[in-house]
Amino acid sequence: MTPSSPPTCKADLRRTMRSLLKSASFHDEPVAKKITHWISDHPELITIAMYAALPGEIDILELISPGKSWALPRVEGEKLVFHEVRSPDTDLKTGAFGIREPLETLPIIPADKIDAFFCPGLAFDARGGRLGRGRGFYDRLLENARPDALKIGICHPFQLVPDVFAEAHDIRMDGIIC
Ligand SMILES: Nc1nc2c(c(=O)[nH]1)N(C=O)[C@@H](CNc1ccc(C(=O)N[C@@H](CCC(=O)O)C(=O)O)cc1)CN2
Ligand SMILES: Nc1ncnc2c1ncn2[C@@H]1O[C@H](COP(=O)(O)OP(=O)(O)OP(=O)(O)O)[C@@H](O)[C@H]1O
Repeated sequence: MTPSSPPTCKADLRRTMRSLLKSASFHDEPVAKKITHWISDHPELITIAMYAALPGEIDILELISPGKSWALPRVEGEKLVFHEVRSPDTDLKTGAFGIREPLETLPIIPADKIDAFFCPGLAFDARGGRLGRGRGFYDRLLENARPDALKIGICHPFQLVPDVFAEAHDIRMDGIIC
């Protein structure tokens, strides 16, 4: 395959997106603003799962503010465990994969208490397909989400691609904000 031909499988697309994300700097503000509006349009959502951005991902921690319950994941073996975070500056420390994670002592929020999940990803498609980093953490997590919980992919516009080659085990997003 030449570097310019379109990706034909998950592994190709992961490679392409990883190198695109490394090659440039991007502006998070436009997407962060859209998320803020989305949150105010959904006052019924009280408990919201966030993530602490890896390089290239949209940084959404600044959206944490009083009035909602904000859940952040900690990698525990093959699973993600969510804890309540009020103040990212004091409640997080660098953990697995160099990602900032909540302190273990913070209250645990069970997955079925979460009303909406903001999901990071390398790429998404218009059918709600999500390409993650290939460890299956979010698929295993979202299997245990409440059926009515909203799953929202967060990405830069260029990460919305025609096809992420979703497989049967891949849990689809209900929406994508980019
Ligand atoms: N911000 C954020 N938090 C997240 C995820 C994520 O994608 N983004 N995850 C989503 O599941 C989980 C962590 N999964 C990850 C899986 C692989 C790598 C990673 O750095 N992989 C290397 C490859 C080498 C390796 O496997 O260690 C790489 O990408 O270069 C990082 C996170 C939980 N928290
Ligand atoms: N629900 C599940 N239960 C057990 N294993 C799973 C499940 N979902 C995915 N896996 C396994 O995890 C591995 C990675 O899956 P996949 O490529 O879909 O990950 P991903 O969604 O890109 O990663 P991540 O969620 O960590 O960002 C695959 O080997 C897959 O078989």
